[in-house]
Amino acid sequence: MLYRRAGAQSPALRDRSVVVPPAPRHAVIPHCKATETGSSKSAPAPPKPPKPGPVGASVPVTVGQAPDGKKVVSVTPPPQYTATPYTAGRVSSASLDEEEDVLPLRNLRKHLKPMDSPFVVDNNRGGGFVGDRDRVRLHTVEYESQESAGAFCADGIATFGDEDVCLVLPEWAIRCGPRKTIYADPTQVSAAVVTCGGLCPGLNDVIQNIVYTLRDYGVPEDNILGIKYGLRGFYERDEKPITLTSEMVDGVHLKGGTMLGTSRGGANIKEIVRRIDLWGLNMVFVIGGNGGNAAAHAIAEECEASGVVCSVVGVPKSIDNDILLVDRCFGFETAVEEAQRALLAAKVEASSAHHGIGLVKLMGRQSGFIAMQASMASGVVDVCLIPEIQFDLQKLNEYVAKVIERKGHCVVCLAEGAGQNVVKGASKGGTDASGNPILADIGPIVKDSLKDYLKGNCDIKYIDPTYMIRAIPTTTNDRVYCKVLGQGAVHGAFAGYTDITVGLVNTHYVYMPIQTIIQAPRRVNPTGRRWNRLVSAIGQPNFS
Ligand SMILES: Nc1ncnc2c1ncn2[C@@H]1O[C@H](COP(=O)(O)OP(=O)(O)O)[C@@H](O)[C@H]1O
Ligand SMILES: O=P(O)(O)OC[C@H]1O[C@](O)(COP(=O)(O)O)[C@@H](O)[C@@H]1O
Repeated sequence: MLYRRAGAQSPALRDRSVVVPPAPRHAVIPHCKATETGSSKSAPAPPKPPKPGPVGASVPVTVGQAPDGKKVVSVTPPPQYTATPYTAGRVSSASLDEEEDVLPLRNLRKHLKPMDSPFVVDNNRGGGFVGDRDRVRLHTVEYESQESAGAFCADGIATFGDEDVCLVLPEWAIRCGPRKTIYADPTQVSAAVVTCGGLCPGLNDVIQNIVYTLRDYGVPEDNILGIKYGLRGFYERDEKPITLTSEMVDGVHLKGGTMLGTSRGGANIKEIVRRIDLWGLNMVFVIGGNGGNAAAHAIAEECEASGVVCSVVGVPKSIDNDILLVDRCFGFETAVEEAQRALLAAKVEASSAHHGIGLVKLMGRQSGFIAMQASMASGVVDVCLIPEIQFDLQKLNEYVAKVIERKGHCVVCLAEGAGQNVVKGASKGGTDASGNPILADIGPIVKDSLKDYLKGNCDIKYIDPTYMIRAIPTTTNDRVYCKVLGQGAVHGAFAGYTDITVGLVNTHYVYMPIQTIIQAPRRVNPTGRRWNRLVSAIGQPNFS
């Protein structure tokens, strides 16, 4: 099902067109500010401590001393609920056959035999299981009115061609994780793992954790295949699949790139499904971006059409962070960390030169998340240019000149897809093997334009760290994230799902139908809070 609707009206507002704030479910307690003891007549009365709740009473605590020597106390409101162990989480009251507002997942269960998970005996090592009907809320914010930031398109904006559309999502997504009932006998499972598209930190981590989790379920070591150099590795004669053993994947997370190799293009879906059938694969894991997930969806469709029972699971990979709904893609955080290092270097170069300009190009073909986030994180950027917002070269030049006049130097961060309006003619056009547009190189164009405008009276250091950023291993948070994604992908396959992808949404791990996330690339919202925060922080004017 394509949860998608053209037009700018927020689905949240459509569904709740007159937004009446719901009655609060819990009493709202005013926040108690630190107050001075010993009131003077003119001083406002200290806020009354709230009525004691069921547990304990409010206790004034001395937190410091005012300049006049008076004690400053803080009154902590008492907890309004009783903490009892083991009662967290609301249990659904919906009956099993009730129609639910959930992102629907395809499954192969009617073709498969259910059995107990091998972890039932020890209750998944004490960690418990995820219920099939455990859900994660997709709409986490209730807006006061249409004017509230973000209310206009609450579920997220996607761009189709030149048109911005609001996504329409149901209330819930199915929770990711291990099930008590599984739909594949681990001893009979044959699985394949493939990586496709551009590199991204974390590919090896995900491969490793898919292998470890399959082994953990009891899948024989010889039954896990690694497909070489992307999807074409399924059927190209010169690159046979390899057997992925635990030993082979040991330590691979410490290296960048992908131990399997990757490629663009060459996704002959019929040939791939022929191999899946021939090799008796019943689980295929595709680690890829919008393209790779589109391929995974096409493989699932073709499996169904040709009667091949195989669970196809995507793991969304995008260094550009351009996957719809997913809080962040694996590798993105690592990329931002590395990208801001380049920006810091640009600052050092620029500020050490007379009329220095540090110009850094970062990846981001159609989504400027890396440039935006790295600019924000670095705290040294004066201008950030992203694909989502067109700019006028003349206005940019004038502004950079002003910054140099004011502070002696300027740092500009440029996403590779920015300014495609100004490079017209410089672009050869066309697409790469996967159908992605080939862009003109905006970096040298901006560099030359600044040089011309400033009549050479500047010292420009142009830094292009793009491939260096992509090639590094994950930093710790991404490493952990990749583990959960790898495990989640395998749990999803054992649960009998197919045509799904796994990701972090609103801070919880969920399964989503692949079709939902591949409708369009996720892009920075130029009127959204994140972009607004950056331009406010760096004082960037509009260059369009
Ligand atoms: N719509 C599609 N249907 C089937 N396969 C696709 C589709 N789009 C891309 N692919 C294939 O998916 C693989 C990865 O796509 P690509 O765009 O290169 O990278 P990414 O997965 O990072 O977006 C390529 O082999 C490509 O041919
Ligand atoms: O030179 P390559 O390997 O085609 O990759 C360049 C592209 O790959 C990316 O890093 C990631 O793109 P994908 O998500 O399509 O793999 C883009 O930012 C960049 O435009």
